[in-house]
Amino acid sequence: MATPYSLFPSAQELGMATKKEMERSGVVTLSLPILSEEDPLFPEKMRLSNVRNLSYNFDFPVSSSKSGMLKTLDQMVQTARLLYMHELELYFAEDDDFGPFSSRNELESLNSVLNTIHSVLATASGDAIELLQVLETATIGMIKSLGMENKVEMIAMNFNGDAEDSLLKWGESHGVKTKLKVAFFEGAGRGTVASEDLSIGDVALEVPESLIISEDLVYGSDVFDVLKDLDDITSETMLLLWSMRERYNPSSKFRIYFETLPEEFNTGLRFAIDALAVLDGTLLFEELTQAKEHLRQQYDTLFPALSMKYPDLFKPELYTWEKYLWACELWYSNSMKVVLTDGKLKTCLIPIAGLLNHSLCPHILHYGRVDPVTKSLKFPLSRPCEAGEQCYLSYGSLSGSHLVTFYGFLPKGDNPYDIIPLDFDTSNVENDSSTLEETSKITHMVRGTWFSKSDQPYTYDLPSRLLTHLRAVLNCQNAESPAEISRIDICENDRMVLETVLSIFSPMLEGLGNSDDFDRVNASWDLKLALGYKDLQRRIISSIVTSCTSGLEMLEH
Ligand SMILES: C[S@@+](CC[C@H](N)C(=O)[O-])C[C@H]1O[C@@H](n2cnc3c(N)ncnc32)[C@H](O)[C@@H]1O
Repeated sequence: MATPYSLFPSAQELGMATKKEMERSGVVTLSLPILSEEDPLFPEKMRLSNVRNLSYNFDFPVSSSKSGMLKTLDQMVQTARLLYMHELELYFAEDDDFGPFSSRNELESLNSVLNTIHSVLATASGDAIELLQVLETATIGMIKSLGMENKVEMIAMNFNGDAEDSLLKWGESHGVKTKLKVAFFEGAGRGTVASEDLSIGDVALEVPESLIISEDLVYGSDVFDVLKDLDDITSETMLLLWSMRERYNPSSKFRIYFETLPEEFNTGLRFAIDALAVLDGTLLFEELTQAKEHLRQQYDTLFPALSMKYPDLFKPELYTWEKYLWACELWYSNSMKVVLTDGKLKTCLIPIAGLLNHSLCPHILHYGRVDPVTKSLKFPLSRPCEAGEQCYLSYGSLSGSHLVTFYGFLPKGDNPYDIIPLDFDTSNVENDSSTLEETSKITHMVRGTWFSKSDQPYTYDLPSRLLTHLRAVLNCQNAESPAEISRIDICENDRMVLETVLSIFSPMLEGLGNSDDFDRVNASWDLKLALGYKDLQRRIISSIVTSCTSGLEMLEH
């Protein structure tokens, strides 16, 4: 699961690392770390921090009223949101929008605030304890509300979980500790539910490093002797080939794990012709065909050559294209990027953890690093999970098209990472303003305008960075300072901007056609998914077309 091991320090690390909190006479100070210049997004985050006048140290007088404390706590959360913003969130963040920006960002921010409170509480005394407890309760309350607002219920179904029970028993006999049970959910296959009420910080699952499947296993195997001499082969491809053989190895240490994997993965890489036909003209169509072609080419460079040269190691019946595709789907949909105790970030398969499903508002966000003391990978909760509730993981900040291609599903709820990239060629534009120079360096994009929260006039629910860029591109006056431009010029400039955006999205919307006339209930899984994706695209694009059209009407008047 892609979740790429986070670029940011974990909330836990952050709470500890910034333990500069002071308890002066009658005032408790909580500090968040200042923006790091190491952060690739530093310049833009710094700009926003200045525009919003954000603080990094927060004074809480012990004598202050509860509402006064909560007001300062709110300012602290606003700063934390900026610290944890991802590139996409930053692109869409408007100067007057203080958040929330996404469930992921909100969970990261609230957890970092909670950790800061906890680290001060650990050494606090007297009135400070009471104050910190008020802040703790309020922060936990905000985390709980976030979970309630974003609750995703899946329908649990009866299933024979004997194989999964054996997997759990095998895991436990090898040191796995878990507070999760396996269940089966309509449309998602297996998933995990909490076997008891779990609170923030509780570890839902702990897997010893010795059960993690990583490239280290390849280095000790006989296939490595052959593969190491091949040109241009990555450690990830070696691991893929190793896992294809291990899947059928009766004496494998991971036999139970491989036996409990699905026989088939329903990812976008397996879309049949009718599902692909539905997607014709969409970006997903391109993504799917390119990904599949790339995998086929990779397979053809390796096979049948390897099987012919080393038939005992690469048995032809185990290395068919079909089985290769299955292994690719396994690694795409089940692997996690983890830092092992050797300090290296590796793509791994993690038995039992691979049963966790994804949510836009997950319970588990941080699982990127093996604990060097316990030599185990822990999955702690960033929000509570009640007994019997499905416990979700975050696979990362992924778009619907990526999830369809490599995982075979679209998450429920509004996905803030569903964006449409825009590529403008400004090489022929006769305007050398500094604004244009700056905005040309940014990758521009749009998303559903329902995410927009800006109250400012002339924003049309479109990202202000995109508007600034297009205004500069289309600014016939070539004026550097807004004071030089008359109101009529501004309206004319905006009219051209909106018409340009419309000229991109209206044909796209027409290309998607009206709602497709299919018997959705009886459609195959891939057709249903393709239609779901197309509905989503239609919804995003029509929101942009509607915003531009109303913007043009407003300018007209
Ligand atoms: C790591 S596995 C999770 C366990 C999986 N459900 C199983 O039965 O093996 C990832 C796969 O689970 C399914 N999945 C995960 N999250 C989902 C969600 N929110 N909705 C639907 N399917 C989901 C997708 O098929 C995805 O490729």
